[in-house]
Amino acid sequence: MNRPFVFINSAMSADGKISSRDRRQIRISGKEDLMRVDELRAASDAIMVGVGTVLADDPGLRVKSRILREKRKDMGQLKEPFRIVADSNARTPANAKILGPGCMIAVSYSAPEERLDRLRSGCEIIKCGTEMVDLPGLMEELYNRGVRRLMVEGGARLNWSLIELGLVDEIYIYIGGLIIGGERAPSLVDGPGFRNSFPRLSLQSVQRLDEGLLLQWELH
Ligand SMILES: NC(=O)c1ccc[n+]([C@@H]2O[C@H](COP(=O)([O-])OP(=O)(O)OC[C@H]3O[C@@H](n4cnc5c(N)ncnc54)[C@H](O)[C@@H]3O)[C@@H](O)[C@H]2O)c1
Ligand SMILES: Nc1nc(=O)c(N)c(NC[C@H](O)[C@H](O)[C@H](O)COP(=O)(O)O)[nH]1
Repeated sequence: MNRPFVFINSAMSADGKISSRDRRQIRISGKEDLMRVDELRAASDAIMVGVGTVLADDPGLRVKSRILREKRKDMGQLKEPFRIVADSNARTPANAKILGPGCMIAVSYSAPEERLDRLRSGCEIIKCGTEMVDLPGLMEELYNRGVRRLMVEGGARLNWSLIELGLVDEIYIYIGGLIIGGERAPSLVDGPGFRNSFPRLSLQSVQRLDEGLLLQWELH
């Protein structure tokens, strides 16, 4: 199967949480880390999140720095990275910031048509999977549309599915100097969890950034 190179970028607290017990977005990254995230976006063909992240954070997912946008153009990439939501039941709100030219919402065939109609003017709809988005199928579709480097910005359940399916090549984890706590607060990877065999990572780099640490891991 052809698929893009896939990497996850996430910020977590010192205790491994990516947001609070009520799924509220917490500023974990400092300025330097946010600039690094913008650089990773600018170097990607597409950026993907799960709909849980859209509902909790309403991210825009655009390249923020004008200099980076211009650098992309100089390198022949005329468009900004695609913005993609994995959204099995089409729950993305019609006023979500992610919508607009370059946005694709991946839904399953069971997504209600009336919800799709509300979204159609703001994005392209890709249907794959019966109940949930078929992620391997989506990867192939994105590859066919020219996506070679896909950045995933969470959340916890999408990270789980992609890792469980063996679709992730690299993970950047920024560990910030705070503790969030809470059994129910999302962690870097949620879902049911692995039982017997656990994906192994090899450490590629370690860097001190702001008041925290950036780790770059490769998956085997
Ligand atoms: N700190 C960070 O770097 C960071 C980054 C992103 C999100 N977050 C936080 O993560 C939380 C959201 O995470 P989450 O786990 O609730 O939602 P999520 O963003 O992982 O989205 C999950 C949803 O994606 C959809 N989906 C479609 N196909 C899927 C598939 N095959 N497998 C899994 N999901 C699929 C489903 O509708 C599912 O409900 C929010 O609280 C947000 O603030 C933090
Ligand atoms: N890198 C990072 N550091 C954080 O401290 C934090 N809370 C997030 N959270 C990820 C989340 O989904 C954000 O909402 C999008 O990164 C916002 O994207 P925009 O700025 O709207 O483009 N991400």
